[in-house]
Amino acid sequence: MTATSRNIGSTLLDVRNITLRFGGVKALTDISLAVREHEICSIIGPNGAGKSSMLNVINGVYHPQEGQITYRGVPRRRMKAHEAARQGIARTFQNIALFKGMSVLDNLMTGRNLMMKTSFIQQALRWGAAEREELEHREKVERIIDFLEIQSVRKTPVGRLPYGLQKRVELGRALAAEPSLLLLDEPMAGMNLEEKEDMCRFVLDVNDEFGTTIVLIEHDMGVVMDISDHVVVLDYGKKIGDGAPGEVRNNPEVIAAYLGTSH
Ligand SMILES: Nc1ncnc2c1ncn2[C@@H]1O[C@H](COP(=O)(O)OP(=O)(O)OP(=O)(O)O)[C@@H](O)[C@H]1O
Repeated sequence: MTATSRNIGSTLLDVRNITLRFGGVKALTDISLAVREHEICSIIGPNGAGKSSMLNVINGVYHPQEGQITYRGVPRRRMKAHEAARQGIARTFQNIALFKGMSVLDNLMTGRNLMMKTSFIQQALRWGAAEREELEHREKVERIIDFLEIQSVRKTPVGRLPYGLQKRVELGRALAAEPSLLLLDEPMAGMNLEEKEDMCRFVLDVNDEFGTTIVLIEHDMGVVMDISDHVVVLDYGKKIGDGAPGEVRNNPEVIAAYLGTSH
């Protein structure tokens, strides 16, 4: 399916001239990029290129010293990570960040926390409104369990699942927040071929069925070239490539960075 046939829309996220420093280290230097509604955008680059820092800027964990982020046409002021979640930005992490002793179902329910309207006390006592609300959240979560084909492990503590399934549950928890922009930090890292293929399929299905815009960091070039509409390449905190997968693959500066001949 081509990008055009999938109705890629107008700019959802505009990153403009972002510079991020940690003391003397410049993690990002003057980075601009635009992510359009409904696209799958991959951020690639060698280790230490600034990929995770970029995701952390997008979801409000890091605050750049220079530049501007505009989301849904609204320029952002200094924002906290939980505000990003309220705006519809969810993410997964490079190292799985789930509650290992809790069941799959309970982990997915934590993804709905931001949407809970009743108070903690009401929920603890299961008063009318809280009970109704819990049922609604349960239904949404059950739909995600079906979608990700994890029915058979819904009651299993996450820590007992194989790695690939844990990554899938983490995707599920992010989806439970019904994000419009989903940030995935190396969703296929450490997976075997079969697990990678499954994860690719789920990423494509999420994008297709829920219309979710996806920005992901990935090292596997085969995966990146297969599933992305748009690829951004970082190297030493600078952007050295930006375009369709075919264009980026043939960019001499990108080839040099990957072969280690540019520095
Ligand atoms: N919290 C931090 N404090 C200090 N330096 C940091 C911090 N986060 C990132 N950096 C530095 O910023 C640069 C970019 O790091 P970042 O983790 O964003 O790269 P990356 O492309 O995600 O790397 P990898 O592929 O290895 O995960 C590195 O030099 C890193 O040491």
